[in-house]
Amino acid sequence: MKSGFVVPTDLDPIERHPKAVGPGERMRMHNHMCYGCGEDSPNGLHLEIYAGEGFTIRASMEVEPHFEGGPGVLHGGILTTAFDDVMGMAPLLVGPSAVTVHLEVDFLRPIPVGSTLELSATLLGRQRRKLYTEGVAHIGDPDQPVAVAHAIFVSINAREHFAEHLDKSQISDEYKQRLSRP
Ligand SMILES: CCCCCCCC(=O)SCCNC(=O)CCNC(=O)[C@H](O)C(C)(C)COP(=O)(O)OP(=O)(O)OC[C@H]1O[C@@H](n2cnc3c(N)ncnc32)[C@H](O)[C@@H]1OP(=O)(O)O
Repeated sequence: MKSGFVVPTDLDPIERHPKAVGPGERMRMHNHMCYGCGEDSPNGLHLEIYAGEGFTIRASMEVEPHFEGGPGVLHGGILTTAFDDVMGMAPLLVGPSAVTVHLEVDFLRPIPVGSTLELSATLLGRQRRKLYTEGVAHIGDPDQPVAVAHAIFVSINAREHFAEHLDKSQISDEYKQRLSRP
């Protein structure tokens, strides 16, 4: 597998946050209108995302007919979106919210419509505010990945980061309340 992504060799060690979701438990939904994991997003992927052991995250996704890109196969952008969301949950195992600054995907094999895609993410370590993650997807045989992804997330202060955009949220009132709590 060829990947141009370079994971720094001097990443700082990470520790699971004492309040992080336990292994096997569903990750808390960060936004119920999120296109990736929000259960109320009208056209979203509705990913159910679970914490794994250590610094891992996992999710399954049914490859629905309307996710088609090439004939009979999953659209690459949909797969990338799924990776973004599943990998984006990994930083929550060690601390506060983080947003994607870099995401790249190696597409190894076509993913047929009708298959069940198993996605996993591992938080590799941090360097200051940057959190490095790796994602893997397979459709049955974990030893035969269909795609591999690498991403960098940067931790943010959610209140400040989203402040000027809250009015555009589909649930702006809820968010304004949530982010105004001390
Ligand atoms: C729980 C949530 C799950 C959600 C899953 C979905 C996740 C998403 O899709 S989030 C949406 C997409 N992402 C965004 O909108 C983020 C847009 N970017 C930004 O707002 C800003 O770049 C922001 C706030 C993240 C960082 O800006 P700022 O605070 O000024 O920090 P800045 O100094 O530029 O960067 C911090 C570090 O990241 C590095 N960095 C920034 N961008 C990149 C990049 N594209 N590639 C590599 N490194 C980068 C910087 O070099 C710096 O590293 P170092 O510590 O070595 O100096």
